[in-house]
Amino acid sequence: MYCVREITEDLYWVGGNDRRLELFENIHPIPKGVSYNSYLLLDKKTVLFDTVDWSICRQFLDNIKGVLGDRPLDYMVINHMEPDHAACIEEVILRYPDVKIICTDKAFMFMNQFGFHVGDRVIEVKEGDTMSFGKHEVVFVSAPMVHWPEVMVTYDTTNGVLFSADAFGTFGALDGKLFNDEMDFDRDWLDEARRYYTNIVGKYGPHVQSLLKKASDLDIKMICPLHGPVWRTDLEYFIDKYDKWSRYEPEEKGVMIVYASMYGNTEAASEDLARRLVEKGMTNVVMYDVSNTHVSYLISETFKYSHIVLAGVTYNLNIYPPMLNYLMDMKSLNLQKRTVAIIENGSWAPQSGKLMRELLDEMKEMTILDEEMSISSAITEEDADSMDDLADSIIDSMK
Ligand SMILES: Cc1cc2nc3c(=O)[nH]c(=O)nc-3n(C[C@H](O)[C@H](O)[C@H](O)COP(=O)(O)O)c2cc1C
Repeated sequence: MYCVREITEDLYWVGGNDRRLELFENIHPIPKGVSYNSYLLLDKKTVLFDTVDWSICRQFLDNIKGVLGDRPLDYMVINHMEPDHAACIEEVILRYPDVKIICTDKAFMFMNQFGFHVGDRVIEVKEGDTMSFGKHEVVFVSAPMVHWPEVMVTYDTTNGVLFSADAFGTFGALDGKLFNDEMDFDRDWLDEARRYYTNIVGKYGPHVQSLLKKASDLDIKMICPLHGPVWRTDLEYFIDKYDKWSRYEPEEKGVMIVYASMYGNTEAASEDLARRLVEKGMTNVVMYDVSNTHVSYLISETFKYSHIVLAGVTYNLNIYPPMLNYLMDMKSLNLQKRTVAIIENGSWAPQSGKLMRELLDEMKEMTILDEEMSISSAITEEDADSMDDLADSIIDSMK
């Protein structure tokens, strides 16, 4: 049984949802599932835009058949070769052996590397190439490293639809709703969209910026990404989020406190700081225990807030391992432009403050506040002034 949605005249969503997968890329938890989007255009020629993950291949093939009926499939545009989108290429070829594949030279190279047997049906395209399918004419726009190097996006000049590959994607299954105006995106989807962007594409901010620049020359009326909702209203809202995230600009003035604590003393110090911040008027404070929050959530929140407090114990003369993992992830995702305050803890040779500072120094445009707390095992009444000074210096740095 097929299950599709009509997007606009001649264009259908033929993707599907996976609510069984626990870890996206075998790393990131996806408690709300994920959608794999594929689109089918019925013009004089029939054109499929990308395929889907292997897990939903059967539904996908039913969907294609349901929309095509007895028509052949003439073209398959492969914007992105990552297996969660490209896995079903060979299955499509098996059913529609005359199909031609349109993709970049690098995508073709990846097809060979992944062992796909695509024969001589590939038409290589590059930046600015166009192709007409009848009524619809498309232009191909390269988008290298908007996740992978082979990526392109395809813009339909006839109806203003942008097939944006992983750009503008989000985690989350679609629950029957496909369009952004069928849901409360800000309430129900934004956090997962941010978590998707920051963890999956976050490292490549400059590349996203260059795609946004190219996109600003196009009259985009609809965005069809490979995951999550299709955008047909309020496009500026989401483009603005992407612009902020890819420039590493925080979305909100606020303080995110991330603490690493075994016995609760560093946690107590963090609670004390949070209380002082709120009492001094900074109420936009969130706290996370680094040991029980998956790092993908920490990264997402770090992209959101302007100020970060790292409060961590010393562990075998090093940074506590989950805190180290978070900091390494932050660094590898190219996070920058944040103000950071440090609280260290140790019972005999506290080191975590110095080591966290060294790691932060390796990141770009990070402001580390001079005011730093060093706790010997637990805070006492004597630490009240220092804690207050730390809260003051965080608030001062927000002005
Ligand atoms: C395995 C282990 C290794 C530790 N290594 C150090 C260390 O190298 N230097 C130090 O000063 N304290 C070290 N500590 C002590 C803790 O950092 C210290 O007791 C801290 O106050 C605990 O804070 P918490 O109550 O927030 O867990 C270690 C503790 C454990 C369990």
